[in-house]
Amino acid sequence: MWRLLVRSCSSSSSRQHKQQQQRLAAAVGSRCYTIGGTTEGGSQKKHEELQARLPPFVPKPEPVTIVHKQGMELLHDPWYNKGTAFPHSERERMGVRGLLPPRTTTLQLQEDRIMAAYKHGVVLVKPEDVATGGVTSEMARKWKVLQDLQVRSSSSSSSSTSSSSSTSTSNSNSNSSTAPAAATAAAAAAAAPAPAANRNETLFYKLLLDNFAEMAPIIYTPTVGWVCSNYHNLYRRPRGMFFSSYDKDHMAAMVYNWPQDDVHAIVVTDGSRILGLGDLGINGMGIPCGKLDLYSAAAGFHPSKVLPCVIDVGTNNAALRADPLYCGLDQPRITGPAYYELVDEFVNAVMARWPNAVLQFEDFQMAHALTLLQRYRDHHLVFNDDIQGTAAVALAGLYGALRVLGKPQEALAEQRIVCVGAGSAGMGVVRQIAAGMVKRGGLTPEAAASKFWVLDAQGLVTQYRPGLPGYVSRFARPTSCSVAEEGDGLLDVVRKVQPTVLLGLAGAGKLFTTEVLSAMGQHCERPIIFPMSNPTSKMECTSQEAISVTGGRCVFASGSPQPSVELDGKTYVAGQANNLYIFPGLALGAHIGKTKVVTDNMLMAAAEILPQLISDKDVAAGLVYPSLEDIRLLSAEIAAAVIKTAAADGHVCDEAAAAVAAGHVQLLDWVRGHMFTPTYSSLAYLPPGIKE
Ligand SMILES: NC(=O)c1ccc[n+]([C@@H]2O[C@H](COP(=O)([O-])OP(=O)(O)OC[C@H]3O[C@@H](n4cnc5c(N)ncnc54)[C@H](O)[C@@H]3O)[C@@H](O)[C@H]2O)c1
Ligand SMILES: O=C(O)C[C@H](O)C(=O)O
Ligand SMILES: [Mg+2]
Repeated sequence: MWRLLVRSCSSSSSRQHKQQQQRLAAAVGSRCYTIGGTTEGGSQKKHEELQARLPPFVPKPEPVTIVHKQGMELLHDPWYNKGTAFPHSERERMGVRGLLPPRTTTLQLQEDRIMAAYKHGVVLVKPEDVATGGVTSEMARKWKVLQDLQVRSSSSSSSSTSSSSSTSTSNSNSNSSTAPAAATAAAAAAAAPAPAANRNETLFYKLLLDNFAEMAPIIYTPTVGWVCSNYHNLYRRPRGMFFSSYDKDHMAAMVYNWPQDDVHAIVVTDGSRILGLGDLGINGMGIPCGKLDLYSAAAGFHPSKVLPCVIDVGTNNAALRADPLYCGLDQPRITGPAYYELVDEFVNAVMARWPNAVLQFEDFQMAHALTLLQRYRDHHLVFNDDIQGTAAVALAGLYGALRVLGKPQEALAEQRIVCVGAGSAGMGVVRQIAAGMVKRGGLTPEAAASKFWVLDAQGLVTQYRPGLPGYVSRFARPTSCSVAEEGDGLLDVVRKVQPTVLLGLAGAGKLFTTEVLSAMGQHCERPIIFPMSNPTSKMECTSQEAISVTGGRCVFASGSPQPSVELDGKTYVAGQANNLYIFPGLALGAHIGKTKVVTDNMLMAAAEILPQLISDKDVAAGLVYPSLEDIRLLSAEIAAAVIKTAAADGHVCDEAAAAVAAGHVQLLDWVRGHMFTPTYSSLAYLPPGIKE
């Protein structure tokens, strides 16, 4: 029941005023009371009658809690924190705008989320998760154990080691062993965040660094795909910054709600193409988080100086939007100029506050990915990992495969390459390999383009295809080509073209069928087969399928990790053709070299150095990439190669130029000197008011 109090400011008895009063009274019905003057013919008596009709005043002060903290400090106070239930006006007042997902929920919905976990176990991996992500209950359990350790740095401290002094590890799952039971136990643990005392980032990164090959699949691909699909159920506390169309015209100010003045790396997604899982909206936040965990573990970016971001422009995923636990905006995706205005505002806001940060674009759908890259790459330290990081890792993998086959890099120009997938990743890869053919194999750009057959969802792409974008048309087969025709399916193309290399970047699952693999093995003694789509369930084939169908003759690497294969008493290893090899070192080189832009030459340098780092033993075993156990060394070498190339092009700061001039060993030392190492240092207490 509400009341509208209309203050009448004159005692005019004019007809106009009377009509106005009548209209108003009719509009609000019996809830209208007139005070503050006398109505027409009004009297003290009428006023008293009116007063008598009013219910008695009951003192009922609205409860207000006085808080002496704002921003991240408030969110980390378990007593005052309301999480996503902070209404928007209060987010503004309390300095937490952008530190929470945009959709405001209620205490009841928060309770429902916890009750669902309490009763059914949200961490339990459902059969459909295994189908869509290739993630098992055991992987989810391990993810939970590591999650319990990690706390997103919100401190503005610039200390070089973690501020935590706790050495205790998570105990929530330590005695869980079998998969389903363990997942249920993990679900129960997920009902509440681990106590702060159990959180220890130094320990988290030490574990990750010491066990990188074992744990990368848990904090990154493929488990991160499952985390994104279930982000709305798993959500407990925010990590990173959330920008949305609701924040238009506020971004430049709200970046100051992030308490770290010195950010070195930002990874941003708009959630529109998360791995091969499609549009996951704000749930895509898991990807920037996973990528930045790798920035810290693999390249030594300090964990308090990295910032995961999501730009929520809505989602076209109707099921997610309808889910009451979904934390993003309930609207279809914004497109067109309004979309670019929002992303421009984001880029300007973060680059104004943190001008030295590398900005990595991740998992944007093709419709926007290339346009955004071209829009910013000459102005800021920006790269698109899916287009450029993937391109570099694919070329590196082919050079690695040539090493396995005992051939020089020049032999790249002799390959016939079929690439399935003509999106941001596929076309970036094709373009980079063609550049390698020109640089190492001495081909003209046109001759290099003639070495490729590109397929998309409509089959082989030829010049017949109307409306081809420029980045595809260069690699579309000429219409005079009689070998394979427009729209041909993969099996036909493989049979007709007899490629030596088969790349999968379609995100559409099992496209490398037994027939396709067997055709690859028939015409080619050692076919190179890279199913690069992610996560595991979207890969074009498994290691088992490729190696067994080709009788162990193929040179294999896949986007998501795959097990070794036993065949006729011999073990065949599987490499991981994933941009994780490239982006940490590339970003480190760009950041510490202060290169201002990320050039094609820098990417080529990363692609060329990686295969040189494979040990002879690993080459003999058939591996096309170096061991992930040495990831810090690999990232340092990539950073050094990137800096050297940028220096030759005149793009580095004086300090980096001096390190380059000093020689490779000194440069490597200089690079390593910038890496965070997870160790404890002595803590000193300074009482408030005492300056350092
Ligand atoms: N291994 C890595 O490092 C790495 C890096 C980036 C992307 N990827 C993976 O590559 C995949 C594609 O990513 P993207 O950014 O290029 O996506 P995208 O949406 O931009 O492009 C997908 C392309 O695949 C084509 N396609 C879809 N279904 C097909 C089918 N049945 N047959 C043939 N072509 C088909 C589409 O027409 C499109 O050209 C994803 O699974 C992603 O996870 C892997
Ligand atoms: O995230 C990955 O594992 C690689 C790549 O960026 C992808 O989008 O699949
Ligand atoms: Mg990606």
